[in-house]
Amino acid sequence: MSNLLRKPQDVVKSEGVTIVHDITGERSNLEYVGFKVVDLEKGSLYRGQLDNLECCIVALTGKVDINVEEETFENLGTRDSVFERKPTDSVYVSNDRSFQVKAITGARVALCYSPSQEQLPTKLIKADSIEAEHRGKYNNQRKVHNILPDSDPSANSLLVVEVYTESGNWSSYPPHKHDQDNLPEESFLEETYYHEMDPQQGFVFQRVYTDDRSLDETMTAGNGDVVVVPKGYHPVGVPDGYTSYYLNVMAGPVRKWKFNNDEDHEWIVNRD
Ligand SMILES: O=C(O)C[C@@H](O)[C@H](O)C(=O)CO
Repeated sequence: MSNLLRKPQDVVKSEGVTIVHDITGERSNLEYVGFKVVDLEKGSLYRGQLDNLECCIVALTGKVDINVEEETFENLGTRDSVFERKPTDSVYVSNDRSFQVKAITGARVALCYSPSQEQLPTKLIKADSIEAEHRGKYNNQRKVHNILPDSDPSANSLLVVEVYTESGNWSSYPPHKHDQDNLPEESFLEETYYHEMDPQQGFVFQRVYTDDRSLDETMTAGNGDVVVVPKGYHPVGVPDGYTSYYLNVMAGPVRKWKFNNDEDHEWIVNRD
């Protein structure tokens, strides 16, 4: 299996707490992005200590209370399934802080990490502050929730976004890349994709490739899989009959999302 495609690990950490994915440190092969998915049974507690990392906690499904040292944010989370297609609540936590996530109902949270030195305020990102953005046309349509975009200065490195792609459509398309630390032309951002499908037996195809094709892998991602994108173009194709959801985490040396499309496919965006 590709090293870029990560299947759910489902490691029980403590009573009621299951680590579905842990793509951090040596497990990630990435320098700037770390990612975890944690399942919590009702009443269970996950504790995190951030040293030189910042973290965006996304309440993917279910209801949680999140405590960050002296602050507590109660009753976060807006949906039982990501396919309710509505934004959810998140909390940004800066480096050198500790946090706790307590499950009020059964819940799944995403923990999105990046290295960070300069401490910033903790920030509650409420669902109702996120406007759905519609992108693309024809079979290239998708709906985007910008959770932590580069226009929001709340984080040092992290960018977080969730994307819905309906049946038979393509997203992260035409293929684009952001793997050169060469602003203003392009930024270097590593990226992870956490995928879900509706219905769950669905799948998507994701290709990760560079111009010189020294990296060129096409993967079949299933419900709950993560695809790691260290560099290169990374389009996603969704088969007929299935809806795709993914959560992207991006980070790099400069917190700017400046991408370039694959020139061969640039015409896709220029259609009338
Ligand atoms: O617009 C999309 O299709 C989503 C992508 O931009 C996705 O968030 C990504 O690839 C970011 O680099």
